[in-house]
Amino acid sequence: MPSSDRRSMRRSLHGLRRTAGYLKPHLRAERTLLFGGSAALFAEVAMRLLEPWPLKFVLDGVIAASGARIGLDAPDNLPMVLVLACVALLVIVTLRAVAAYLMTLCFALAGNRLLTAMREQVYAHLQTLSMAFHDNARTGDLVTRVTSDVGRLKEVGVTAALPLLGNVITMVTMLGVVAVLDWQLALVMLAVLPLFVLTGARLSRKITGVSRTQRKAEGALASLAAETLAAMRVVQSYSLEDRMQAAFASNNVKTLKDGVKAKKLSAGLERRTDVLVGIATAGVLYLGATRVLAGALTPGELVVFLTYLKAAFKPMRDLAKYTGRIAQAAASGERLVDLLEERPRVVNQQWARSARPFLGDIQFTDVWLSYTTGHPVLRGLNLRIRAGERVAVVGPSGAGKSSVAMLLSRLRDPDYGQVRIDGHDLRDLTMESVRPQIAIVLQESLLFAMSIRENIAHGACDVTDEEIERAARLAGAHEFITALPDGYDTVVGERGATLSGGQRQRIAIARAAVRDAPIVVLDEAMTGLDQDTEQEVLAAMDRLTDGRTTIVITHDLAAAQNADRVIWIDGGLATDHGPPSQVLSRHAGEPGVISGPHRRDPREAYRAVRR
Ligand SMILES: Nc1ncnc2c1ncn2[C@@H]1O[C@H](COP(=O)(O)OP(=O)(O)OP(=O)(O)O)[C@@H](O)[C@H]1O
Repeated sequence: MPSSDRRSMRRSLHGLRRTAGYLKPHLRAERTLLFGGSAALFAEVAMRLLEPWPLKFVLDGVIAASGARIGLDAPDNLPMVLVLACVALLVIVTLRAVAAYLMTLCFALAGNRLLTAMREQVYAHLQTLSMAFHDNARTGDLVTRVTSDVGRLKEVGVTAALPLLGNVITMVTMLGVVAVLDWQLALVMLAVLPLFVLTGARLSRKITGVSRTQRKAEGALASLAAETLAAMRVVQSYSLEDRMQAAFASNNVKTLKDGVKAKKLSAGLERRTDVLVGIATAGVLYLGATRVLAGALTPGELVVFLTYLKAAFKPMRDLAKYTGRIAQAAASGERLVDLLEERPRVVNQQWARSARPFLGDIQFTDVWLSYTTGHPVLRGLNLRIRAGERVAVVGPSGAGKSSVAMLLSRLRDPDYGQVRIDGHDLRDLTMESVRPQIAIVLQESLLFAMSIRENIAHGACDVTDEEIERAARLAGAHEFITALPDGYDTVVGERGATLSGGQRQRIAIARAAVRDAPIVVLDEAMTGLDQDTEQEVLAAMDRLTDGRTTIVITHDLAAAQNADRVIWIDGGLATDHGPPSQVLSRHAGEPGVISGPHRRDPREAYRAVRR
């Protein structure tokens, strides 16, 4: 047995155990349904046990009895036994059907509710994870985990694990009944069991290995598809279709190959099981028939045994069918648990308290930050921005300007040093009380595929229609919004794709405006706009930031010149600050500022980006 198969099996079992640990609290919540389902399961097993017995009574009490009296009148009570046996069979079959129906219903309902709760838990957890996690995660992969991994767990739980459990209980009870009636026949049945276990275990491990690989490949395939679809504009404009298609096809073929391999293995296991069941049946038939002839057993009892034999070994056959699916579920469960065990890096400290409304005095003291261990991006940054001040943060690309905004919203915590607002270290305040007091407009303003009204309303809690309109007017967006066929109810494309860059930006400004936050951060919010739009957006931003502490992160001289002060950041340090004209003239010609006519020259803009 290759050790990789064994490892796969062990990992699957371990994965199922870890998943079960997370499911436990949800299982407790569904205990009524699970209890009902289990009761129905036992009732169904009991009916399965009873099912062959009417046949036995007919064989022994009617057919055998009448056969012994060929040519004679049948005794009067024979039809009565026959009628009773038929009625009993009908009752048993009906009860079994009802029990099976209730069992499926209870387990399916519990399974659905359980995994819906788990899906919510995973999604909620994803939202608590810090940017440190999300920056390195693949969106497609995360989506696959929340949707199809949870779905698979649910499907397999309801359609494979529970029936398998029912079948195992049936097998044990049937073997018990057979042992009570005739221990020699029970021994024959048991004799083939080790053979089942040996072949079953070996092939199950192989199937587990292949199924895990298949699940992984499916995850990678979904990630690739999600990434390509999200970046369709880049794919088409750079003619990357063929390359993407080739990458997709190679992953797709891999999942196909693994799928076929898993199917082959489980079909092989099923057929081997059939042969073993055949051997056991022949053995029981031979020994049973000799015992019937010897008068130790009735023909009816032999029929009961043979029926049991078939039913008792069903779990073995099902094991082949379900092994692959259970292994995939284990892999899915592991992927979910891995996610749930991911701890957010930025958390509310135990002592954190709710922040009062900020005045907006910002201070960074000896702040160090690294995204990769050993490579600090901010190296002891010190800066002070007074309440109500408008500061432009300028400097070369990669100097750490956006990292300042990241720290201010507590999307990350510094490795060392303090970030204070109004004298309070942000780590002493709860995130929920800090973040609503900071409004951010980014260069790439992402909108959600919802109505414009909802997109603006996302800026704050409980926003009225009047406030939305006021914010849109402030952002200079009201006119174009009302000119749209559905006005504020116009649903925008994913990421706001159906709007122009300037329109998206003005909605983002409106979103920031409804927040009515004392601190506003504009991170390259003007980049990529044409001159006319830029003037409008610039005016909107002036209105947005009026009277608030404002940090304008920019390469743009025009935006920097409007500031009260410019802070020059280079190599993770604030190396210069002062009035815009002085600072900008000291750094004229250095990378980091795109000024005057050059700003409109695409080659210069390109060079600035390259720098
Ligand atoms: N999520 C991340 N993971 C790893 N490195 C990162 C991450 N975000 C930023 N960096 C690195 O940190 C450095 C500073 O990035 P930051 O975005 O703060 O610079 P910036 O001054 O705003 O640059 P630009 O002007 O080009 O926007 C860069 O070298 C960047 O590569």
